[in-house]
Amino acid sequence: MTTSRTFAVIPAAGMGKRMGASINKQYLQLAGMPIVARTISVFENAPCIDGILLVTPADEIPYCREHVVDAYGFRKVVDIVPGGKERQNSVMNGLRALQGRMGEHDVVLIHDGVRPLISPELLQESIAVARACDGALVAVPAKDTIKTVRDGFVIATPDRETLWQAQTPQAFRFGVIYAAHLAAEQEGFTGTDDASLIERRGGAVRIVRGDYRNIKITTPEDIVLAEAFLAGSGQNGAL
Ligand SMILES: Nc1ccn([C@@H]2O[C@H](COP(=O)(O)OP(=O)(O)OP(=O)(O)O)[C@@H](O)[C@H]2O)c(=O)n1
Ligand SMILES: C[C@](O)(CO)[C@H](O)COP(=O)(O)O
Repeated sequence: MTTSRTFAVIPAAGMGKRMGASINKQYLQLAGMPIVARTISVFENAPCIDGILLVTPADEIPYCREHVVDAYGFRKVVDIVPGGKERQNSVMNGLRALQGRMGEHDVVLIHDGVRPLISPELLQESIAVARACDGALVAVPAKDTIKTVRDGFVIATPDRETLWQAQTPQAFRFGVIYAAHLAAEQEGFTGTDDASLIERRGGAVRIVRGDYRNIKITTPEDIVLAEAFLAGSGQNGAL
């Protein structure tokens, strides 16, 4: 019997434009540690994760290797590969780099490099769900009333009971997500998350109820929020 392996692809190849900082946002300090290092540390310390594939802008690979991977001694990071124009392209580069290492039924978790507050429990739950269907999507119920707007006018108010906010990780059997990414690439489809590439092919993606603290660090106030959450959980020190 072959043992099942679980890898994480961490896309961190965005430009962080909405943060407006002088350095790329994943290297900004969050309670004394670069954001992306804090994210990787959750996966590094989780026994359910066998390896990590990191994706960064091509010209940041040496910096990231020295100041993140080597500086914090992340032994599970098997490679750092260059990202692409959109998040989807970056994830696909990561999946391609994992191809030789993973069997069709091994599980891959895809997690934003700038969501450092993910809990180990949600990693485990996502992996278990991904083994049983086509995909596991960590999400939280929408708290606000959401409007559909066109040209400044509301055209619909979708029933809030049906609306969830997608987070990451999103977990899949490798063969399923690789095929979905390949099809999207060939058909010129770009989605804003990985689960949507499975959904458009009729696959079954199951919700894993997430945590409102698992925020994506996007704009400056998110740093303040994330530091408050870390202080509240007693995890505000550097590793
Ligand atoms: N071409 C891209 C774009 C995004 N990402 C990654 O996808 C995650 C979510 O993206 P987002 O927070 O929107 O980051 P940016 O694209 O960097 O932000 P902005 O749109 O403000 O430039 C981040 O970890 C980001 O680094 C990526 O790997 N490759
Ligand atoms: C995948 C994601 O985290 C789900 O919320 C998110 O869509 C990625 O952010 P982006 O700003 O759309 O790149």
